[in-house]
Amino acid sequence: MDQYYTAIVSALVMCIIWCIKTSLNPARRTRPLPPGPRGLPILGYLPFLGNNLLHQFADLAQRYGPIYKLYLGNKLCVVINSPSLVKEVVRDQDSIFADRDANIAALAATYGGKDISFSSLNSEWRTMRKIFVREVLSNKSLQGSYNLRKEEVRKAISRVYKDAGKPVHFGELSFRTEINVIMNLLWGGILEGEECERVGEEFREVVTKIVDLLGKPNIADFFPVLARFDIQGVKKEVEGYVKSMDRIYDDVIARCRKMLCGEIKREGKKDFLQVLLELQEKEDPEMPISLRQIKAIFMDVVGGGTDTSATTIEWVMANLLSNPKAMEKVQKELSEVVGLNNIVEEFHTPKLKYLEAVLKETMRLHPPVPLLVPRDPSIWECPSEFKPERFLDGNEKCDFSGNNFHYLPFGSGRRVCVGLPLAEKMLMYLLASLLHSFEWKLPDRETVDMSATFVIVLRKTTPLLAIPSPSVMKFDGVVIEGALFDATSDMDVGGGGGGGGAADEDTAGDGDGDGDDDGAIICVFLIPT
Ligand code: HEM
Repeated sequence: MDQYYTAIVSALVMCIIWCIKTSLNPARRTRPLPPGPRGLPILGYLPFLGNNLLHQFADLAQRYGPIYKLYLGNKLCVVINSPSLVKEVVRDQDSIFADRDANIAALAATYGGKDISFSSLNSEWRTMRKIFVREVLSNKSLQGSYNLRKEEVRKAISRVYKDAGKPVHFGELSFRTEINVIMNLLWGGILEGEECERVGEEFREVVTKIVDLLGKPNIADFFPVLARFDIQGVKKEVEGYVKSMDRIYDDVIARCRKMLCGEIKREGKKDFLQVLLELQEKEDPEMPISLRQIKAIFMDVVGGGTDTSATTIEWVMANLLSNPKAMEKVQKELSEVVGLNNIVEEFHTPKLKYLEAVLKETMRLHPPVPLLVPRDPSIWECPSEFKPERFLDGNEKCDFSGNNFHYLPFGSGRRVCVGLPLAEKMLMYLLASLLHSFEWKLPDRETVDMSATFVIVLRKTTPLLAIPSPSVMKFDGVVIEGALFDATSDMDVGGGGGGGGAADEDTAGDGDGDGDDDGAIICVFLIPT
């Protein structure tokens, strides 16, 4: 915190002349703006921002209405908080608002915004999004990669089984599973066994730190004139982490190039890196792609696809462990849909309507990327209560696609989360498997702490630990507790095997297109002045 205040004081001294000049700018004075809190000269509302931004913005919405402004240093920030305004921004005027104003940490983490997430709305962004959807996230690609997800989920179950009775750290377990799936999608079996585990662990440490830094208030973002001084050292720190990820990418890319040269024969479907390197070598003017872009996309997928999903799984389990009735209903549904004699397969998950409602309700109360604070009593009945039923009985259509402007866990419009189809599959599959294979309880005398810390992801402040005991299963009338958890076994008692079952909608698009009772839908746009 000291560092933060030192930075504010430095900002004061260094910006004074420049800010006076800016505030005398007639364009700024005459621009029609919505109401909002006044804040201090030069610093604006910055000194009043607390740790719980979401609740603070929600309180301001109650005072200033559906659209208000605040100055954060030199940045004008406009907050909107009604479904009709959200629609106007993410749908009707999408082409204007879909651009990004990436902060310094984000630019440092993505080779200068060369990725998909923090790229400006330009042809490079469109190309990368198109390639990613086509090669990784189309229905066909997702069905083709089912075996890979199955293998990683079974490894996770097997790991938990081996340590049954000991507390499981949900965040760690889910991150490990997600990162293994993602590494396999990106570069196939280039990293295997212990090496793959070691790299996965390195990614977990580094991604967590980068995500923290992306959400850290950095004075240089609010006073761009200070950017070159990097007073809080945020840029330097991010660059250090990027370097360690870069080493891994360079190594994997070199090995993949070797394979492409034909020194090592590869069979089967091409992985994503292979496709990208081939495109790069072809120098296709329709799909130009540079090495920096390839690494930047990896950053998006490794960063954007792991922490978000792991956090979501942790919140789902936290909600279920605090709501025994909901847990009972989930278990009952799993035994009806999957059966006690079977293993969960991905084709079961579309039939798990109650579990899906639990996931949706968790993402409403604890949106991993909080674009909204969904505690508006005019939209949600008893907004702070955990009630999965609100997503059943005719409300199933309130889906993740961003078409309901009061429910946007994956965003909306042309920048809607590109990883949504994969995220949805993995979340449902891993959750169903963990809940079907084990009964979970909290360690003795512990309760679930539901407090949240907002970085760029809404994390659980205290990691969730829970103790598994294997569910007893029968196969052909014989109790086979444990046998099903051996990931190395080929046993597939679930029927259906690796096909992936139900066809899903292609929701990805391709580039076109804690319990307080307060809040509203919040979208924040930072407008440089
Ligand atoms: C629980 C899991 C996830 C959540 C809650 C989530 C949420 C989000 C949100 C809210 C956005 C911003 C949308 C907007 O600006 O309107 C986003 C963008 C993005 N997500 Fe996800 N995401 C998840 C998983 C994933 C996965 C698994 C991947 C990759 C495999 C991924 C890759 C991306 C990318 C690349 C973008 C940038 C899209 C663009 O700007 O065009 N996400 N995500």
